[in-house]
Amino acid sequence: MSVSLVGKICKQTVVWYPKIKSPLSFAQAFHLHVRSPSPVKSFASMTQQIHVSENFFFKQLFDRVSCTYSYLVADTESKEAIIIDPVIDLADRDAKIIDNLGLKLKYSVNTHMHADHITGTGVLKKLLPGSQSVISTASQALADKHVAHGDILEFGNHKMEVRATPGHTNGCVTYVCHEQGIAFTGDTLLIRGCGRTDFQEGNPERLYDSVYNQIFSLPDNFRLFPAHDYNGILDTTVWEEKKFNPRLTKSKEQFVEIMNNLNLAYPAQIDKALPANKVCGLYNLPPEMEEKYKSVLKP
Ligand SMILES: N[C@@H](CCC(=O)N[C@@H](CSS)C(=O)NCC(=O)O)C(=O)O
Repeated sequence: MSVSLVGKICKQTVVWYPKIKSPLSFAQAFHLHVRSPSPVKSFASMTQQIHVSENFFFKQLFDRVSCTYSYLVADTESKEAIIIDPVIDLADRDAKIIDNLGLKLKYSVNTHMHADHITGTGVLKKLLPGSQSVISTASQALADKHVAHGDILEFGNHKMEVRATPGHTNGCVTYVCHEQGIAFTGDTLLIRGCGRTDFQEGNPERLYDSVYNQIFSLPDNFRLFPAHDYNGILDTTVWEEKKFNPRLTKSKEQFVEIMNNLNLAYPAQIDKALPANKVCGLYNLPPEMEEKYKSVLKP
């Protein structure tokens, strides 16, 4: 953006600032140009790391088959832990890690009712007795604990806020740890993408509003961790997605048009995943999962 000198008013140098189509004092223009978000300023805010608290533990886990990320967060003082979006096939891996680290699993939570894999939350509560499975009330799925917009999940001294972010499904939520500057966006916001809206209760307008109102409203340097990435990228930031997301940098109308024409193949496991996930991955399991976890799933 260029500013041009237009003259002097009351001995003050006045410049024309095109962004607000009005003459401004040099000081005002300098403030707007240098202090307000410009590419350089935004880049700086993006890289300003929010330091995680010393007693906050974080681990990102990956399932190579469904390209799902699960996240383990814990309070290292009290040892209370939460796992986000575990996958049933890897529930034994996750239970072992939690056990090795000496953590006590409090909640295994879902960001939504997944369509591409079976949740590990049901099996984990059996493998690690004392823990509870969690999903949103709006998902209409069974779990030990149901959460809604504004609820807080506590683990030791740490807190995770529940934000309703419907659009990919009705029950999608994003979990935000404000103190650590991180959010777990599930399938609502993916890295340079977003969750599809062509099945379950998919609705592109709702998804657009959810992203803008609940995720893009977080500080630019908040790190975002999605439930999937198909390109080997681990995380992103609010700033990056506001700037570079090829779908969400468009108007709502253009976004709806894009989403209605993605023409993606249905997830290969959808017919197995949905019935099992409605009951928290505890029942209606495919035979191979019944077999794998028969010792813990026996009534
Ligand atoms: N090929 C995968 C499914 C890929 C897919 O559809 N991913 C979903 C999230 S899991 S329901 C999605 O929303 N993708 C958005 C996109 O733009 O890719 C499989 O067969 O499981």
